[in-house]
Amino acid sequence: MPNVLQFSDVTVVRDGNAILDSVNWSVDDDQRWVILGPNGAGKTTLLQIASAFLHPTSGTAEVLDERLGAVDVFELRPMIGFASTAMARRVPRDEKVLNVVMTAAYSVTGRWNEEYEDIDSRRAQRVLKEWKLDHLADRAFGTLSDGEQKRVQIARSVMTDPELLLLDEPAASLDLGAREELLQLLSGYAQESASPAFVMVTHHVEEIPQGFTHALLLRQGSVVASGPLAEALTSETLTETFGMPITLTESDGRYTARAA
Ligand SMILES: Nc1ncnc2c1ncn2[C@@H]1O[C@H](COP(=O)(O)OP(=O)(O)OP(=O)(O)O)[C@@H](O)[C@H]1O
Repeated sequence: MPNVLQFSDVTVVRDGNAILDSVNWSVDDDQRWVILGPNGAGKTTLLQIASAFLHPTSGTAEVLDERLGAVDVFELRPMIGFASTAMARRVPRDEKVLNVVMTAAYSVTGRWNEEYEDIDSRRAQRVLKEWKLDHLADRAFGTLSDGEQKRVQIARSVMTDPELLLLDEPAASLDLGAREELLQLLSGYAQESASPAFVMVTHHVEEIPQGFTHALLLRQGSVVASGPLAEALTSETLTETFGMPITLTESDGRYTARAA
């Protein structure tokens, strides 16, 4: 299977501290990864490198077969879908939902004077339908509920048909119903063979969609466990990652965790 991410001894140093410390990680195009770890473990920093927005201080990071530092990142970034709360904050509150999705074609967050073609509009409408947002196409982004906004962010991230999809805490702050609705959509998407490689950061094992295949657990910038879910995500690895005794249970591809 083609490789989409290859990190070798990736280290990021800030203020004299290694916030990522010799991370080795490889993602193939048919894999769906969840990244877990305590606050400050380095999860977002890892996604920033995977999205070609940050270069390692040392080590090498290859993204879609291109080595960061030796590639024009402006050519690379349109091939990467990225959804995060930070990105959503840049979307103008009064922008129409259809435009929030369509402007991904130009990697901008508000519609200005770009020339869009019919094919862009049709694709945005199709993506909105896939993520059950077609009835909201004409609404202002700022008037949507948190759950609807999260789905718009994901719809926007898949608009350009990316080869790598990165989601930073897509279910954060959602109520139970909205979370389950989103997980069903993510799970369906994760299990489609045509979907791109998928990496999702979350704080909660309950938010891992069915169909995910791999996990990376980080603690203080270092990898605690990495590999297929059954091996990398266990009570033992969570206990080591969070520094407290944790019991993990799994049922039908969904997980729950609690203090032991
Ligand atoms: N530019 C920076 N300068 C100094 N420290 C930084 C910088 N960026 C990140 N850090 C620190 O690096 C560490 C890792 O940050 P990062 O945001 O990657 O963690 P995270 O695992 O995503 O955390 P959270 O779960 O709280 O979102 C944190 O301690 C953070 O304060």
